[in-house]
This record gives sequence, C-alpha cells and structure tokens, in this order.
Amino acid sequence: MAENKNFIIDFDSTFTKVEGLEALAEIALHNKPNKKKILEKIETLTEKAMQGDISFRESLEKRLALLPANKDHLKLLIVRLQKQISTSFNRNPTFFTQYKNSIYIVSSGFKDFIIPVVERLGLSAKNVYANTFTYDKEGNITGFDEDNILSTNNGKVKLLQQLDLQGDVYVVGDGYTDYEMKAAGLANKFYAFTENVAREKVMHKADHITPSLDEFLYVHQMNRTLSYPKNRIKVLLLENIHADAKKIFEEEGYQIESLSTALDEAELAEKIKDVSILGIRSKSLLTEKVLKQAKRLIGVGAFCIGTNQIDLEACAKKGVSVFNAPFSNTRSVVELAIGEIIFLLRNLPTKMQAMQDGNWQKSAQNSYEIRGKKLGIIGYGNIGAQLSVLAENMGLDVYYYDIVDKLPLGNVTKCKSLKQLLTTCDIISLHVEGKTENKNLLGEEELNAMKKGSILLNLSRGEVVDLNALKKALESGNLAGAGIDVFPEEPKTNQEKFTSVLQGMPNVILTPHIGGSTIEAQENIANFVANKIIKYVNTGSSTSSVNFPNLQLPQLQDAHRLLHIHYNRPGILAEINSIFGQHNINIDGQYLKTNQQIGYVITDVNKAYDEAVVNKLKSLEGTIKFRVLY
Ligand SMILES: NC(=O)C1=CN([C@@H]2O[C@H](COP(=O)(O)OP(=O)(O)OC[C@H]3O[C@@H](n4cnc5c(N)ncnc54)[C@H](O)[C@@H]3O)[C@@H](O)[C@H]2O)C=CC1
Ligand SMILES: O=C(O)CCC(=O)C(=O)O
Repeated sequence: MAENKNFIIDFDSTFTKVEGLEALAEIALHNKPNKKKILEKIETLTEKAMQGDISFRESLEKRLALLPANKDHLKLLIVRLQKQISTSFNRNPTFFTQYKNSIYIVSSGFKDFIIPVVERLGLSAKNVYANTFTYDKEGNITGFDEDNILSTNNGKVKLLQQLDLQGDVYVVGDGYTDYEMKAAGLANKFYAFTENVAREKVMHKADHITPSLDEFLYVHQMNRTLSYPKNRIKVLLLENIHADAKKIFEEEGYQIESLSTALDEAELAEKIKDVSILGIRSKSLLTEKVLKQAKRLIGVGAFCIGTNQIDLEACAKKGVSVFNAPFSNTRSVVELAIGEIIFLLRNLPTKMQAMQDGNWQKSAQNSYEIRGKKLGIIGYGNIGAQLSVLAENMGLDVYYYDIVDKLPLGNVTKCKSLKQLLTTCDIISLHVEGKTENKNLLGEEELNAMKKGSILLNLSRGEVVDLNALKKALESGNLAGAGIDVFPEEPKTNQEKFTSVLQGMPNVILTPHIGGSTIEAQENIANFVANKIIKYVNTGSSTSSVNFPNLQLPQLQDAHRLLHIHYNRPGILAEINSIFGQHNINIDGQYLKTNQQIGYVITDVNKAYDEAVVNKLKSLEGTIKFRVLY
C-alpha cells in the first residue's frame, strides 16, 4: 500500500456500534422516570443531524441540555464503549497498528470518551479530533468547548481544511457530515459504513458502501483478517426456506435474497449468475445447464433430505459442494405416515367427506384397528427405520425390504424380495430415494401383487409409483386406500393449480408434499444446512457434503489455508507438493480425500508465502476451483 494515504474515520456508529452520547444518556438516566422520553428526544436529534436535516450545532446544544451526566457516568460509558467497538474493527487490529499515523478519528463526539476507546486498537490521542465537555466543580457536564471547530456547523469540513493532509484521503463514516468532507473536495472518496446503521441518504451519496471494514480493506488491497469480505457473498434462497436460514446467513454478513417460490430452469439460470450460495428445497431443478451460468457458486444447500433435484456430479465437477439435512424432517414424515395409516384403515377420508356433504354414516364397515396388521416398509433408511420403531410400538407387525443390507431394529422382519413384502403385508409404505432406477418401482404388476384390501402410502418421491396403475388398483378394489404426498408433477407455487388422476377417489388422502413440512422440521433444517454451508465457506470443512469427499478440518490458526479442488487424476498431489517445495513453503498440515470425480486437497501453510504459488496452483492442469482462506 502506498504510504501517502490518509484515513478519516468517524467514531459514533462507525468505530463503535453505538452513538456515544446516546449511550451516555442511557447511563445517566438509569432508573429515572422520564428516561424513555428523553432518550427518544436525544435519538431524534442525533438522527436529524446525521441526515443533515438540522445543523450540527443546534443538535449538540439541544442534546447536551437534555443530558444530566457527570464524570462518573463517563467512566461507565468508556467501559461500555470499549466493549462495543465495531465487530469488523476488532477483527482487523493490524490495520490500526500498521497505519496508526495515517488514521485520524474525526468526530463530532467527545474526546473525553473517544480517546480511551480508540487507544484500545493502538491509535494515539494526537490523531483524535473531537469535541470536549466542560464541567462544573462537582464534575457535572455543563456543556462543550465552544471554540472547538468541531462544535460548529460544518466542523468536520473546516477541520480537514486546517489539517491540510498530503496525499490521498479516504473518509469512512455513517453520517452525512462524513460525506460533506468529500463533497467539499477534501477527500478522494467517501465510504458509507453500514455495519451498524444504514442511512439511505448517506448511502446514496457514497462512492462505495462498505458493510464492514473488511470490505474497505479488500477494496484497498490492504492486510486484513478475512480473505474475502462476507458482504460479497450473495445467497439466493428459494421455496420459502424457514426464516432462520436467512437470519443465520445475515448474521454471518452475507447478502440474502429470499423468494417463496421455486424458479424454472431459465429463471434460475439467470438468477444464479452472481450467486455464491444457493438454497433450495425439492422443487428447483439444479441442472447442468443452470450450473453453466453459475460463475461464483461455492455451495448449494438442499433444505430437505432428497437431492434428486440436483445434478450432484455436475456440481462436483464445478467444485460446488452440496449439503442437505439428512435427519431434520424424518420424524415429521414418520408421524404423518402413522396418522395416515390410522385414517386409511378406518376409512376416514370417505367418512369425513360424507359428513362434509351432510351424510351421517355411522358404521364399522371397512374400519379396522392398526394393531396386529402387517406393515411393509420399502426402503429401510432413516425414515423407514424410524417408522418401524414407532409402528412396532403401536402394535403393528413390521416387515421391510431394502436393496442394501440393513440391520433390522426390534422384532422387524426383513424380506428377501420386494414381491415377498408386497404379498405379505396389509399396509405398504414407500421410503426410498428418488433416483432414476426407482421410477415406477411400483407399477401395475407390483400393485396387482399386493394383498386384496391393502393400502399404500407414498411419502417419498412422486415418480416411484405409477399413478395410473394405482388408480386402476383402487378402482378394482385390490387396494382399499392410498395416502399420496408426492407427485410426478408438483406445482411450483401455492398459486399454481394441482391436478392428479387420483382426485375424487374414495379413501384416498392427497397431501401437497408436506411430509417434512412441520415448524419443527423446517426450523431444524434451516439451522442445520445454513451452519454446514457457513462452516464450509469459512473452513473448507466438507463433512456430510453429499457430493464432495468428506473432510473434517481443524480450526485454522495463524496460517493460510489453500483449498484445491481438482479432477481426480493420478499424480496431482505430487504436483501440488512439488510447487510447495519449489517455493520453500512451510506446510503446517495437509488433508486429502478423493471420490470418483474429484480430489480435495487442503494445505495449511505459514502466512509468509510467495504469491506466485497461488497462480501456479490455480493453473495446474485439472484444477477445478482454488480458494485461499484466512
Ligand atoms: N414427503 C416429504 O416431505 C419427504 C420425503 N422424503 C423422501 O424420503 C426419502 C427417504 O428418506 P430417508 O429415509 O431419509 O433416506 P435414506 O437414504 O436414509 O433411505 C433410503 C433407503 O431406501 C433404500 N432404497 C433405495 N432404493 C430402493 C429400492 N428400489 N428398493 C428398496 N430399498 C431401496 C436405500 O438403500 C436406503 O436404505 C428421501 O430420499 C426423500 O425423497 C424425505 C423427507 C420428506
Ligand atoms: O419440504 C420439502 O420441500 C421437501 C421435503 C422432502 O421431500 C425431502 O426432504 O426430501
């Protein structure tokens, strides 16, 4: 960085998260009955001055007149403000120590509390330009030094004129008076600092909006604690993902766009261009065509279990890691399945409709208990196995069939073939994933093989059952009922019309893909997936990614982490290490894992390395993606 740069930094709501005078009022008015009213008045006066709506001098005089504060209150204020230094300022102590002589705190606040706070980050009192209080003999604040240029209107501009700084001048602040220094031609650029407060009028005037000090340092290519400012990470959330996900990403400092609907291929291809993280549920198809447009995509969150809607291989080949929530909604699906089994065995859908139509049908005909009935589960994974435990506890005799060898829980019976399961059980419940091989897993032949009077549940994926064949089986009476939650074609939004060949059939429950749609499940999913993605972005850890080699990494400490994602080919690790060798890189730790498509090598290196290494690693043949983390 060139030495002839000067940084003018505001104090209130920029260096600290709060306005100093407001915090002082909070302390001084503690336990006073009129506290709320006075605080509101002070806040209004601060805001008016910040927005440029009243003169600074007028605002200051009126605020101080409202403030019954003394030196003891100031002591408490200093302790409070020292704890409220802006997060990104605290995160970047090197900036302050390295440029302490070029950083000027220019504030309309008061030196009495500003100096002890900025000294915390290594700045010295001589570079603090601010007002000073006047006190009476008892130490009560009586006013301010009226000769101080900063207590006058346009004080910051006048001060900067006096300072006559040589070289480039950059102003960072949240208020209109900060902008005025640039407007007066005294600064090269004004950066609106929005980490603590975002004022439209000020942002509108800014050369650059900087949501954190990281962004400012990144733009100026200066030493910083974070390799990449978080505000540059754009997240697109689709399909009404639970609000917790948005909150978690926001707290991390990302930019979020959240939509309640799914997008079709063309819409998603357009939207995804500058997106770093995409969050979807089961409706948005993430195809190779869409991925081609994704220039910045790092990670995808499937805020559900199924990932059949995502081209996982294409994602891996693009260096995009996909995470889902394999357990968070399993209980919800199981509870719905149990409920539907009871409803269907009691013939409730038909009876309920009759009541709605005004027909009283008190009869035990076609109504059965679930106790002692044989439940057959196809797919004994997380959901299937959980269903078996609950069902067994309710007195059902449970059987399952899975293509993979699975340990039976409790007294469950494993079937050797699908046919054996279908011909044995009274209730069949599908819990397989939606891969192409499972299309029409239950077609005409399988449905005809089911016991007469049995019922079918599908809460897995729509394509798994041939619905025309199911309609026939219901009409013929071979099946006595069905509960269907998932369909080969589902509406993208709640506004779209739903149609199915099963509409209007007796003893059939149709639900709009809500097996996992409970408040508990959606909240769990949002937290689980959002945190997995943040961990991946921050540390490279790919634990439980569904398409990446899984690597759990230690916390990065005082090192830089180089993440290299490449096509899995022999010899590439040796080539990577040979680059490190040529540049005398001190390796603190190295982790490697591969899957069929890609290799993922993580190397933690000493911070002092030659930048040429980065370029060499990026241009290594077979490189898919390269990131540096610190
Ligand atoms: N309706 C809804 O809202 C929800 C639906 N789901 C669906 O449920 C599916 C299952 O979820 P989990 O149990 O968590 O998945 P899982 O992966 O733990 O279990 C799936 C099981 O099915 C088995 N399987 C696959 N194909 C099979 C076949 N042809 N025959 C027999 N077994 C087969 C697998 O070996 C595995 O054991 C998800 O993939 C998803 O599509 C999941 C959550 C909510
Ligand atoms: O709730 C959703 O959007 C999808 C639920 C689901 O099918 C899944 O988790 O796989």
